[in-house]
Amino acid sequence: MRLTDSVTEIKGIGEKTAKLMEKVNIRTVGDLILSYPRDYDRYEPPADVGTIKTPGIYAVAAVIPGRPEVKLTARVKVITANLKDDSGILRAVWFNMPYLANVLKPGGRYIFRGRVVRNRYGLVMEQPAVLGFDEYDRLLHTRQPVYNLTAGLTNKTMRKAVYSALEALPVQKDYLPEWIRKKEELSEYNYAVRTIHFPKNEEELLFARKRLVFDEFFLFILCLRLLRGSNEKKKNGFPVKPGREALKLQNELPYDLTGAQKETLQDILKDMGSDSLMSRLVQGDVGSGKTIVAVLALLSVVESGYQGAMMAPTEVLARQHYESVTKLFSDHKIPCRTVLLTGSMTAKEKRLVYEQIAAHEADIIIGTHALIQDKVVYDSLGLVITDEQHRFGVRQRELFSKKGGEPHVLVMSATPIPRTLAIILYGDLDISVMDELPAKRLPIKNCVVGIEFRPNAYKFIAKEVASGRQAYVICPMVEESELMEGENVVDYAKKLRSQLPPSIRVEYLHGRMSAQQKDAVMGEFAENRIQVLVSTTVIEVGVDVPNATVMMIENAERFGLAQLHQLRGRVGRGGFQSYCIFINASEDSEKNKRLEILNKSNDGFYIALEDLKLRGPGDIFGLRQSGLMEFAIGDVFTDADILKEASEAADAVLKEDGGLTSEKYRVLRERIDLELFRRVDSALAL
Ligand SMILES: Nc1ncnc2c1ncn2[C@@H]1O[C@H](COP(=O)(O)OP(=O)(O)OP(=O)(O)O)[C@@H](O)[C@H]1O
Repeated sequence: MRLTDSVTEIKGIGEKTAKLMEKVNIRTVGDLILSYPRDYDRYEPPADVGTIKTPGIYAVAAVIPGRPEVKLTARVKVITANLKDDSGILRAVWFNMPYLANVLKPGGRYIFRGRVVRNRYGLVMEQPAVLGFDEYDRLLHTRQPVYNLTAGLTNKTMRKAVYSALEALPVQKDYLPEWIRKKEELSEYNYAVRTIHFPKNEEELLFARKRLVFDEFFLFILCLRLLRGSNEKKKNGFPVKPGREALKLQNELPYDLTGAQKETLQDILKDMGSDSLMSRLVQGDVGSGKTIVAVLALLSVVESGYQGAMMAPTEVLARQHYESVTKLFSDHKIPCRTVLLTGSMTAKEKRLVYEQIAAHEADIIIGTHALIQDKVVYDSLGLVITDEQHRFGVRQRELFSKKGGEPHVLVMSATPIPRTLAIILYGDLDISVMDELPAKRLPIKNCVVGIEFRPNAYKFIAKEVASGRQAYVICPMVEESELMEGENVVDYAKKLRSQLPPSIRVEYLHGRMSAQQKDAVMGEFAENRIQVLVSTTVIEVGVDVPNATVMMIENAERFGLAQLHQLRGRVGRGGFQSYCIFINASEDSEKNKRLEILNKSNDGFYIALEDLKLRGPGDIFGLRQSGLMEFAIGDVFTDADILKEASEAADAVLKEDGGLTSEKYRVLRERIDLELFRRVDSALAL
């Protein structure tokens, strides 16, 4: 078996399972092996039902007294049953597992193991695994991997598949130079991969993990340095002068740019006017006003006779940018032709835009990844603005070069990370930091409360809406089932409608809606035709509706602090006093402590540092900082030390052999090429 083989080569994996795996981005045996567990389950002896008083993961040995109840809702099949032992009864619920109705025999005794949550029925065990007594005995006290799943793909299937694949794969050559392994005290590669999936104990797990985290950072940094090498001193084919219209617009804005905005704009214009191409990162906290800086830069590019493109991570954002930019230009009578290009547009609409772009009848092109598809041919693209998730835009520049010349690249990031780490992670870019919020902003008022506060929160939302404002309510995605994500938000919106005055329009937004549906809802919310928006975290990045003043986050304890900070950043963007209500549904005081950090501060850099202190390097499976660079296993915050070591090691290797061309580094070079291919490929696949 080879890493590049399809997963169907693995014993027991058929087409159907392969399709499901594809949904979690697993196509080859290599993908599967590199899908590290996101957590580990420890199997404890079953608890007495009567002793379960708080949410958490439990196993119980219980009887099903009667026939399980099967209910069909519009989208899911729900099975409920009572789990009974001598000490009490616990309700269990399964979604979309119809065959269980036949497995669970009335009067049968099993072990049920799963997450107990508190909902409107009280404590309920959700989606428990049903196990035989012998089976459970074998698992007792072991650590079992928990994988990322999708509806229909069970953890058991994943575990078995990984196990079979590891058995069948030949030993791989370790690409990490021996001296680095010795110096950093890292384990051997094959051992590390096997152990990360099936650790015997905590100590082994940590040892294996360190090696894999190191690898991930080391390879990433080497890629960056090698790219940087090829980007350096590239001749500027698009010299840009500060534009008159751009200056006029800046002067006519209803506000003054902050000092940080001005400095950043100067950095950008200086770069684009210099002899070499720009590769710059703008790092600015939520709401620091990155968009207007981007627009002013684009305008100068257009005035110098070129085109500019702005690539947003989602369709909703692309449309939002497009609408605000066109409005801005028409309000200020700026003759700049702006077009929108997204994947969900019809073929006919797209074709028209392609023609406009090719004929240079479009000056600024705003869109999603559709902007770099083969069919798009630019006349003279001078600047590409992209966000940090697509930072390999620097690499994608090469794709543009085939289309008529390499553009300047500006990467926008709202992730606050300490400068020392930024220099390592963004080593291929020059950095401008926007660490200043517009002056007239009122700081957001925060509170962390329990679920009993909900009625008050709803009253508060009603009051704010009565005075003309709007609100967001965020529900977390429900793990393990994509289907339920929508369901949850839909149910919540229904419930909220019944609790708020009928004059308030409540709508919802979730990831499974089509781009058109999402756009329609966002558009109506932006125009205040919807007052309360119930949403999953699809709303997280960049949405800008300054009239919204309340952000209420349900199950705030389930989110990472950086993500909560981003969510909170959706309010407090206009001149009105804004509020953020964090609902903590857990009874865990540690979680309260984390949320208190947000309660105390609105400063992203401070929050990131405090979060790091509180979690400490031991807390490896804590909540990950979402959206940050998408490392599979490493966490740039908690693994900051490993990151620094990896950076030093990468420097040392490159000092010895700048192009990694010697025989000694052949295996490493092959691995790097694969990595470069993978990253660019996945950035393009979005
Ligand atoms: N100097 C300024 N003074 C007052 N308001 C400003 C200033 N600069 C930008 N704004 C306004 O602040 C709001 C937030 O700006 P913007 O959307 O650019 O934030 P951002 O930095 O992109 O944040 P996020 O990362 O959260 O999307 C916008 O409504 C914008 O019009």
